[in-house]
Amino acid sequence: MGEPIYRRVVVKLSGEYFAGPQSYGIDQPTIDRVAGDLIAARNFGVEIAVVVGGGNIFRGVEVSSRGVSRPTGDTMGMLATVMNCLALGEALRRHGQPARTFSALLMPEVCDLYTRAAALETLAAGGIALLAGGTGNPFFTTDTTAVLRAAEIDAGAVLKATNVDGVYTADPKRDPTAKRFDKLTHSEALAGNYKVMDATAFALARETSLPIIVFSIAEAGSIGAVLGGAGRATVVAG
Ligand SMILES: Nc1ncnc2c1ncn2[C@@H]1O[C@H](COP(=O)(O)OP(=O)(O)O)[C@@H](O)[C@H]1O
Ligand SMILES: O=c1ccn([C@@H]2O[C@H](COP(=O)(O)OP(=O)(O)O)[C@@H](O)[C@H]2O)c(=O)[nH]1
Repeated sequence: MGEPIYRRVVVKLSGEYFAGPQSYGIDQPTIDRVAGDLIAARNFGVEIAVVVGGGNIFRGVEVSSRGVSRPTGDTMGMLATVMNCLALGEALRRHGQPARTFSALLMPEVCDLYTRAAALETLAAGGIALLAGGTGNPFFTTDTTAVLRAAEIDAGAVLKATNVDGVYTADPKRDPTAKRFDKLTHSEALAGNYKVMDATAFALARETSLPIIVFSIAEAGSIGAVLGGAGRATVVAG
């Protein structure tokens, strides 16, 4: 591999993917494999901050449909992202990679509070910064968190590592005729209402001129491949 195309990125990992072959919870072999991919990307010379979703444990909207208020359901979702980050942090350290978990919600016995300065310090020291607890506010998503944090820490791009290999004209899991984009602009992504990411995330990325690269995490080594400028992905930029 040559030079990485970005020097600092935020990787958004699908919470749902953390469940592995199960439909719920944390699958250790899956986390170990993702940790290996992140370490390879770090060793490629890229500063890595990670935002993990929580969909493998709780999604606020789903819980609220069962009678819990949306803000409480969203808080449960944010706590789920903390659990995922703790599991990923352990896996990274077990593989010899320094990593520190920061939360947007104050929980001093569990992990540090997120501040831009502390996250940047971890990156400068060669560590991977795990950004847990979403934005700390209900009604947002971890996709929006990833864009927000990327803008805050001057990252070159958001790498959305998910369970599809790019942005399609329609949900490829429902519509087998959907066509995949190699690239599109933020405005086109918003106009198309493509549900691979929420509109708030696309709008903030447009506002802050941040490229979003959407690719499948199921391919081992896909994070490094994208950082090398190769790999199957859709680039949302411009
Ligand atoms: N136009 C589209 N292009 C690609 N994926 C789409 C599209 N519309 C809906 N999806 C769905 O979006 C999902 C990825 O978004 P999301 O559920 O937020 O995943 P994550 O767990 O990575 O946050 C995919 O599983 C895919 O089926
Ligand atoms: O800033 C945030 C980020 C996340 N969440 C909650 O946390 C859940 C898990 O995040 P997300 O759905 O983005 O995870 P993923 O789809 O990546 O698994 C969401 O459903 C929300 O309920 C929230 O309330 N505010």
